[in-house]
Amino acid sequence: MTKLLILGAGGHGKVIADTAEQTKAFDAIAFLDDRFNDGLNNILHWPILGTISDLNKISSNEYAIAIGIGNNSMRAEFFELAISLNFDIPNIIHPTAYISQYSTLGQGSVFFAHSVVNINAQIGNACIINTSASIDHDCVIGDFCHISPGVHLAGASRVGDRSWLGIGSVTKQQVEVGQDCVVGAGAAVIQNVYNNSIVMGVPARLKS
Ligand SMILES: CC(=O)SCCNC(=O)CCNC(=O)[C@H](O)C(C)(C)COP(=O)(O)OP(=O)(O)OC[C@H]1O[C@@H](n2cnc3c(N)ncnc32)[C@H](O)[C@@H]1OP(=O)(O)O
Repeated sequence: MTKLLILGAGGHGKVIADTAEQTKAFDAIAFLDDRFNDGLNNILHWPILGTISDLNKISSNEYAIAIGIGNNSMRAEFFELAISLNFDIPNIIHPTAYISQYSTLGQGSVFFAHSVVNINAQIGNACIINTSASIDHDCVIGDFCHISPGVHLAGASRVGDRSWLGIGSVTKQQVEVGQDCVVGAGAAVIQNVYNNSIVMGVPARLKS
């Protein structure tokens, strides 16, 4: 057993803490958050030990790291920083999530309550697979993606690095969403989406 230190105590960080506690895999859970300088010392019973810039004072022998930051590019930066400081960044999987033993996971991703990853799916590093999202067979999700609550990806869909699929959006099978894309809440993606695009609506179209 080890301790878990979560970078960021906002909404996403709090869900990570709750999820990590449910796994019973950690002796203790704590945060770093910049509001420490404003006198914020705890969230519920979890202490805030310092600001995020205090990470280099923390021992990688004592703590594993989770990146509690929803913004995909910022999460990528902190992931690389934590790797460079030799921290372990485990996947954190809620006990109600179903992760096929025939799927492939990177490191540092979180899988919240009732999420599903089916056979032969691949999930990259530091992804958020949010509440009740489903990633079906043969999907490929890049690094630093956010698959929001209630998203459903049909079989063999692909999502590029740092893309954000908004709450309740869906993809048709074999569709590819490129890198650095945003798919709006409730969208139905039925054809490929180029890199750096924002799409929304049913069917999903480029935001003008
Ligand atoms: C646990 C959690 O909370 S995870 C977080 C979950 N949150 C989400 O999934 C949010 C996803 N984000 C969205 O859907 C956003 O609305 C975006 C990214 C698609 C667009 O955001 P913005 O660029 O700020 O667009 P803005 O709000 O200015 O709206 C622009 C136009 O698009 C429309 N629009 C915005 N979002 C959508 C959407 N999801 N579907 C259809 N139309 C939309 C607006 O009605 C507006 O139309 P108008 O010009 O005719 O008035």
